[in-house]
Amino acid sequence: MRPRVLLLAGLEPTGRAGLLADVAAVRARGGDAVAVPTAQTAQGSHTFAVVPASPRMLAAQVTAAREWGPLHAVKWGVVPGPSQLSTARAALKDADAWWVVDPVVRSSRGQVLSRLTPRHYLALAGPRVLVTPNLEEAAWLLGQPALGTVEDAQEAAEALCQRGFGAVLVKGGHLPEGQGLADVLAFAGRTVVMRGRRLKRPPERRGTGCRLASALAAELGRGTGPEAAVRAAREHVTGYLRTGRD
Ligand SMILES: Cc1ncc(COP(=O)(O)O)c(N)n1
Repeated sequence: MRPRVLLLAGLEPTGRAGLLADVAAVRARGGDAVAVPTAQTAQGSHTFAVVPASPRMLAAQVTAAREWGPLHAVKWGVVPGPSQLSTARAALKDADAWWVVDPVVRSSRGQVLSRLTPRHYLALAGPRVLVTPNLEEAAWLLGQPALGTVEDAQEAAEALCQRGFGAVLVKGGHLPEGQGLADVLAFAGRTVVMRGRRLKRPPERRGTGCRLASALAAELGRGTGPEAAVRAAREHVTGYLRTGRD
């Protein structure tokens, strides 16, 4: 089965991150991508700009895509503000799909991409919603101080499940040296710690969070369970970090 995956994300024209990275990951996982830009961005070495998408166009693009067939999964990347969020949500009403929510409000260089607050993300919670915060985003969502250990990540993942997410993947890529590297998946009352080796990341290989969430959406859309979907998506990102290709 070829999953049809809606990608709601910011357009970054070089494809290092954002919508074009998402499309590459979904196609590499054997899915069909429906790419709807929530914002236009420019992210160079000295240049930075974000312009939110018109909510009317966003609604029309999601509605038009649904007229051609079902969506099996939706990946939420950058959503620049509350009006894009509520419009996309309304256009997805009654869609029978997993949602993968990447709560990305800043680029890895610290530039602000979104005005959404934890309250907006917590309002997206539901039994078929998998949220993929890194350690900093998990602390931000929960209103907690910084998380520094695998145990902190486990507690945060469980706490976010308590808030109504069907599954939570706390990405431990930024754990301090010495803590090793571990992602923590909590779902259905279980918590799974997935350890890994830290890979050197060439600076141009960005968008790992985008690719992880998009590969995950493709897998969930095909009917793979959360744990196997996360393992496949982690392998996808490892391959990307090693080779620079999806
Ligand atoms: C449009 C868009 N989406 C997501 C990211 C995060 O990616 P990164 O963490 O590599 O900066 C980004 N920089 N731009």
